Amino acid sequence: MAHPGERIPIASDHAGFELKERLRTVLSEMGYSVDDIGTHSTASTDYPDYAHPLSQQVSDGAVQRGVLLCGTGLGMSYVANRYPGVRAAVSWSPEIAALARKHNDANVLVLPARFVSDEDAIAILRTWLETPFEGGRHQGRVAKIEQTNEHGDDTPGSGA
Ligand SMILES: O=C[C@H](O)[C@H](O)[C@H](O)COP(=O)(O)O
Repeated sequence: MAHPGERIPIASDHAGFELKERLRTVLSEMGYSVDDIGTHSTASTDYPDYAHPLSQQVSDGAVQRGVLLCGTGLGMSYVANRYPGVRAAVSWSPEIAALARKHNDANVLVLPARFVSDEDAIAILRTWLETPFEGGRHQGRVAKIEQTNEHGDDTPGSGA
């Protein structure tokens, strides 16, 4: 699963900034070409400003996958999962990250920076990068995520 030279965008808000800096180095050392979308300091900022551009790249197919960080991981995941084709998984352990790949084919890793140690975050990142999607029974389930509802509308609940 590791693709040396693959471009991987990474982005955080202020809460994830310091961990992002650490993971940027880890990714570079692993041979990835890291695209740092920001933020670039611990000054307070708004997570959607960073989640939107990264998620757009994954949704467009410009990149295969990306990494987001904020305090809980929740705000970043809310934004990312609004984009077609984006499956963003908040992961707080290597086991969750492995299942997010094996069962859900997660293409965005979201880290809750205020709730994981640097060492755990590195282990989570490595697991997510290196674990393949299992396919099989999970293939159809993942495909159903993007399915339209009975109203022919792709926004679940709308039109009801
Ligand atoms: O989901 C949102 C994130 O956890 C943010 O990182 C968090 O809300 C930032 O909080 P604060 O502005 O209090 O640093």
